[in-house]
Amino acid sequence: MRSTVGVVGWHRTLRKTLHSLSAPSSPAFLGPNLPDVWVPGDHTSPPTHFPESLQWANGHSNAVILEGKSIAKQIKVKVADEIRRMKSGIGKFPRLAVVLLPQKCAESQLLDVVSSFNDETDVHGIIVQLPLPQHLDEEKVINVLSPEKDVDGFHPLNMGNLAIRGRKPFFIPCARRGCVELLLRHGVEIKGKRAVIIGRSKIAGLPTSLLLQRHHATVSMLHSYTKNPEQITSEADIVVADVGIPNIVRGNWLKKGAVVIDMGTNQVKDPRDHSFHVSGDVCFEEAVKVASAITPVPGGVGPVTISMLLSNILDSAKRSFEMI
Ligand SMILES: NC(=O)C1=CN([C@@H]2O[C@H](COP(=O)(O)OP(=O)(O)OC[C@H]3O[C@@H](n4cnc5c(N)ncnc54)[C@H](OP(=O)(O)O)[C@@H]3O)[C@@H](O)[C@H]2O)C=CC1
Ligand SMILES: Nc1nc(=O)c2c([nH]1)NC[C@@H]1CN(c3ccc(C(=O)N[C@@H](CCC(=O)O)C(=O)O)cc3)C=[N+]21
Repeated sequence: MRSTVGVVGWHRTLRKTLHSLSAPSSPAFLGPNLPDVWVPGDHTSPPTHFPESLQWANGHSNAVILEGKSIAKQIKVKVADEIRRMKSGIGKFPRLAVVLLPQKCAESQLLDVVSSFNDETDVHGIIVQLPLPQHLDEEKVINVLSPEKDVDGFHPLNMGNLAIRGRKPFFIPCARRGCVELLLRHGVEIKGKRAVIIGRSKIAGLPTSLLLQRHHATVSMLHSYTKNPEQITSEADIVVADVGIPNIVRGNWLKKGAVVIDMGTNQVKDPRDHSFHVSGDVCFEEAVKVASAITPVPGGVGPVTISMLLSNILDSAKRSFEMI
């Protein structure tokens, strides 16, 4: 069950990323996306209004495609550079523990493994692959994680500090940082904008809403009891889909010119050959005709999420080595 890098699903991408962390040098590294703790004017991830990565959709649309791969690459280059400097400066480097679980794993065994990683001083980040097998209590496992190694940002202390203005969590959930990073780097203003998040789960919609509020958006959250969701989304400047239902967000749910962030990573089976492909929560073909900017799936938030995980691990190591 103990593993530094796993081999299933998104971990395959993560593993590839971890192995590719040797890159040319670059300027200082990104800080966390929390304006309340930034020094004014010190936006370490400034909006780059027309980055090289910017692409325009073809056909009947002027929407900007908020592409994530090249942003992820830029972030990884910075992480790699910092790690190299850390290695040559103090001879140390960040270490991540990834816990993957057999279906029949006993809860006590899992809690013991997490606790032992908490105690290992040369492990700086721990992630436990979610969702857990059904017989395991997610809350218990997250509670036992050291908040200082919780690079997912799911521990209640980190989530609570994200919710409270003026406080600073040790970590912000990676996909949520990824969402904001994409917006900022593509020059999308968040402050004062009306944002609607669809989904309110504790690992997805909730932290997205908290982070967008920290960026001074006016946030509404929709969930399975929301009546007429399309009425609410059609007033939003920014729509974030965090549901887990392919194509739930249709073109007619959106205001003309809205910015659409698709956080969905749904595995969809192709009935023809039974292969799987990843699909978002947004009906891209419809939404791209209405939106001013939209993330694709794959290639949008996903890759940035992984680079944000690397950033969180690096931050944790720096804290442990008293470099920040
Ligand atoms: N990119 C990344 O790194 C990550 C991506 N994800 C993706 O985010 C998505 C959501 O995952 P997760 O939060 O774990 O899923 P959950 O099933 O835990 O939560 C789904 C949320 O969507 C809401 N919902 C369900 N049906 C509707 C509906 N018809 N209308 C409006 N809201 C609805 C639910 O409401 P209610 O609260 O009432 O039940 C709930 O809040 C998935 O696609 C997942 O793959 C998740 C984590 C990381
Ligand atoms: N403790 C824990 N933390 C997580 O952050 C976590 C987790 N468990 N369990 C699973 C979900 C899902 N998730 C993804 C991250 C990146 C991509 C990603 O990079 N996707 C690529 C596509 C990859 C493909 O094609 O399969 C993309 O969107 O371009 C996908 C999914 C993190 N999760």
